[in-house]
This record gives sequence, C-alpha cells and structure tokens, in this order.
Amino acid sequence: MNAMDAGEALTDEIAISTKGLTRRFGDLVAVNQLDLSIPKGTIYGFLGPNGSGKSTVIRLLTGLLEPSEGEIAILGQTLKGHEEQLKSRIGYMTQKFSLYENLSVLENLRFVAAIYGVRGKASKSRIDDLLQQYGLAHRHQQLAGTMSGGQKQRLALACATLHRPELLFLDEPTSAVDPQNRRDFWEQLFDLSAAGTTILVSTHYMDEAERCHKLAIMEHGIKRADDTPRQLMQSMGAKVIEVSGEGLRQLKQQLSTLKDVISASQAGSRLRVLVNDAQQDPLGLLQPLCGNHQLEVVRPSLEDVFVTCTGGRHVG
Ligand SMILES: Nc1ncnc2c1ncn2[C@@H]1O[C@H](COP(=O)(O)OP(=O)(O)OP(=O)(O)O)[C@@H](O)[C@H]1O
Repeated sequence: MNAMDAGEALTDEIAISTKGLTRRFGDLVAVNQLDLSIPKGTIYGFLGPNGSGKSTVIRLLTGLLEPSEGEIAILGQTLKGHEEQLKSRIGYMTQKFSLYENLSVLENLRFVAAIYGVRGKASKSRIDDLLQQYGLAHRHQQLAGTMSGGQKQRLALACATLHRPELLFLDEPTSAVDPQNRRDFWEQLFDLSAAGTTILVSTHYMDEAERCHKLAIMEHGIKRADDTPRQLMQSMGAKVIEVSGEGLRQLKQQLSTLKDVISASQAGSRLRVLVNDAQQDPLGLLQPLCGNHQLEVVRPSLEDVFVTCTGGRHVG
C-alpha cells in the first residue's frame, strides 16, 4: 500500500483512519492488519483483555511507535512525517496518568501549558477554568503524588485537554478509580464529546465499553468486531439462555461439553449459556441435560458479545 491510501480514504468527517496497521515485536504480532475508520466527534472504545494490543494501537496512533506495516491518517493527514504538527491537535492520557508527583496540581498544569506553548494570560485563564471544571481549585497547591486515584485522574484529564485537542487518546483511564469516579469521569468525557472532541478510549470494563458510541473488540492484536454496542448485541452469532436451579457447578461442566455451547458461566444463582446461532433449537439442545432446571432465552449483553467474538476464550 502506498502512503496515499489511508489518506485517500479520509473525508473531513473522519478523525482516525488506518489500513492494514501491523506492529510486531520480534515474533509477536501485537497489532495485526488493523483497519479503522473513526468519525469525528465519536467516543470510540477499544475493548480487549490484557495483552490484546490496545496500548500498542494507541502508541501507534499517537506516533510514539512506528508501524511494522500499514498506514495511519490522523485528522486528515498522513501521520508519518506530520507527527510534530499533529502533536498540538492530540491529547494522550496514559494508564499511569503520567503526572509529576513532586509538583503541585498548579505546577503540573503550568508545566503542561508551557510544553504546548500556552502562555501568559491565556495560560492563567485556561488553568483557572480547568481547576474549576475538574473540582481541583481548592487543591491547587497539593502535591500530585499525595492525591487519591480519582483526583489524579481528574488532574491527568485536565493536563491532557489543556491545549484543547481535537482528538483525545485515553489508555485504560479508569483502571485505578472507584465506580463513582468512573461515572463522573464518563460525564466529563461526554461533555468533551459534546464540544466536538473525538475520543478513543481503551478499556477492559464492559460497562465502560457500553457507553461508547462505537467500539472494536480486540483479541491477540486482531479486531474481532467493530460496531455500535447495540448493533453488536443484535447481530451476535449466538443465543443466550439462562438456566436456574440446583447443582449449577456440575451442570456447567456438562453443558460446556456440548458442541454448540460457546460458553457457560455462572452469574449468581443462574448459568448463562451461549449457544451458537447455527443451532436451530437451543432450548432443545440443553433440555436433556437440564432435568428440572428452568431455562429462559434472554437478551444478550456486551459481555456475551465479547465472549462470542473471542470463541469463549476470555469468559467474564
Ligand atoms: N515494547 C514492547 N516489546 C515487546 N513486546 C511488547 C512491547 N509492547 C507491547 N508488547 C507486547 O505486545 C502485546 C500487546 O501489548 P499491549 O500493551 O498493547 O496490550 P494491551 O491490550 O494494552 O494490554 P494491557 O491491558 O495489559 O495494557 C503484549 O503481548 C505485550 O507483551
């Protein structure tokens, strides 16, 4: 493929486009022939287990890592050769938040402002706004290293968005925070999205992935599916059957041996069984092993989609 191909696929409406994007580390293929087309203004999720290549994709898209093969276009420009130009239009928040722990909240923000060339009155006013917006005004003198996970996360988001990037990369941003902070964080992401920012966020949390406008399911560096959460659930190649009753541990083992059963996993006092769509009569398949148990066909969840896409190899 030549350098134009990914660029040609672009319209003004596309924020990220890749064609055949591949990255190897020795014999390991961390990202394998990835094609992406992410419209501007979207919150796009990368859902996958540890080691599925999510961070590597983000590092490739931010220009921190060179592809082994393939093309990347960001905000209408081929990435190769335009990394410096694009840097001012991109924000990046890493898993570890990358804060200067020995600097105060204010000093962290001033440092980032200086890096992006935001100076003088503009810097002061932007930092004041961010301190208010992210609930950090009363902590501006506190050392970053002494803050809680949720506070560090808010400061990291303030730093990553200080220069008003059009495109924001977030690598597992909520791994280190509690559910309330995760919810609040997502409210902030929707505010940014409503203001026109395109966001690519990696996660291994299903509830988080479900909030995205669109998402890719990754496994072993390969994109297994790519659509809206609703569409992924509607077009999943499996039926979901819940089984309730006694002796579920043993029943699970028995059901798992059936050819068309993709997975069986326990959730509370029920077994959630995924049966391949090719099976015409999923209840009839399970019934002989289920005796007096109750069986019910239920609506798929995103977790079911994930399990089906990955052939039951990463249950729950
Ligand atoms: N610099 C590197 N050198 C060698 N192997 C690497 C390097 N970076 C990543 N890998 C490998 O590439 C694969 C994908 O890693 P990556 O960090 O992208 O996955 P991930 O989905 O982000 O996982 P996690 O959620 O654990 O961060 C892993 O097997 C990892 O060990």
